[in-house]
Amino acid sequence: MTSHPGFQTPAAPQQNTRQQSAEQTRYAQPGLDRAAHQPYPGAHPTAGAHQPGAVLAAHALTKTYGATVALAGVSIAVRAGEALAIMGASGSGKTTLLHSLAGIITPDSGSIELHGDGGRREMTDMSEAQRTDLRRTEFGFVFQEGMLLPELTALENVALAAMLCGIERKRAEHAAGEWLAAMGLRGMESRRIGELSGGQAQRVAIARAQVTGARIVFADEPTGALDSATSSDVMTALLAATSRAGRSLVVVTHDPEVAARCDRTVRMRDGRILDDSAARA
Ligand SMILES: Nc1ncnc2c1ncn2[C@@H]1O[C@H](COP(=O)(O)OP(=O)(O)OP(=O)(O)O)[C@@H](O)[C@H]1O
Repeated sequence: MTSHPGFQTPAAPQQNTRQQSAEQTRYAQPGLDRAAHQPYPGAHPTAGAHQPGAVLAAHALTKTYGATVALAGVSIAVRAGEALAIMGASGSGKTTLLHSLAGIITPDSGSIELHGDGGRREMTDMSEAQRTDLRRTEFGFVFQEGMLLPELTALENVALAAMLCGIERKRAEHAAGEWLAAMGLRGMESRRIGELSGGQAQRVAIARAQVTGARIVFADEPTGALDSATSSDVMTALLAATSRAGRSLVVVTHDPEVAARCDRTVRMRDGRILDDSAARA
């Protein structure tokens, strides 16, 4: 059911071929091209634009705030279907990099190429309106606090994202209901966000990030406020909705267990990429 190019509902569960736990199977998003999920084959730590298979390729990004250098020349390619963790000490530039890749902020210099059906598009050349449109239709976001609207129900929060993409209310609500069910939240559709646990609210946020058919999901400390069992559950849901379904996930985290669940980890220090696990693969 697609009148909007990016609009999707989750497919029905099917047998999962990977070694996955019962929780992972519970959140599986089958019907989508799991074959598209490939481990990153290897890249230089400063690998930038023109990477084959890259959905997003940043080259030589810099960003300063007054005397603070947040990004000191970062190049990185995000491949289709990979789960990429960004780690590093507080202040090392993780969120600045995530926000740059997601078009939330514009770097001072450098390029960010978005690859897709529309060919190659340079994000740093886009107008604010174009980047807003991109964030709404092609990207999804999951943040630590969920950033959900407390006065709306779970269903309304997810449906709203689809409606902002131009989907008519009934279809948006139908898709929202399916995504909430896929996230294990059937029966909780009409609860307001305050009536959900932290882990349940994060799963609403994941459903919201996916209802528009986002091909790249950006998550900033999505498990930061959760205990370790709930954190693991939310990561399972997040991976099932993204990289395990052929979409890309870029996640900023301090939690080594979250990073260990991803395909690849880059470590930052002082606005630079210090280490890229793909380079050691
Ligand atoms: N809007 C801003 N104004 C001024 N300085 C900023 C701004 N945003 C980030 N910085 C500074 O840029 C540097 C990198 O910040 P960033 O938030 O990217 O780090 P981080 O690695 O995500 O940190 P944390 O793990 O604490 O969230 C820090 O020194 C920070 O204080």
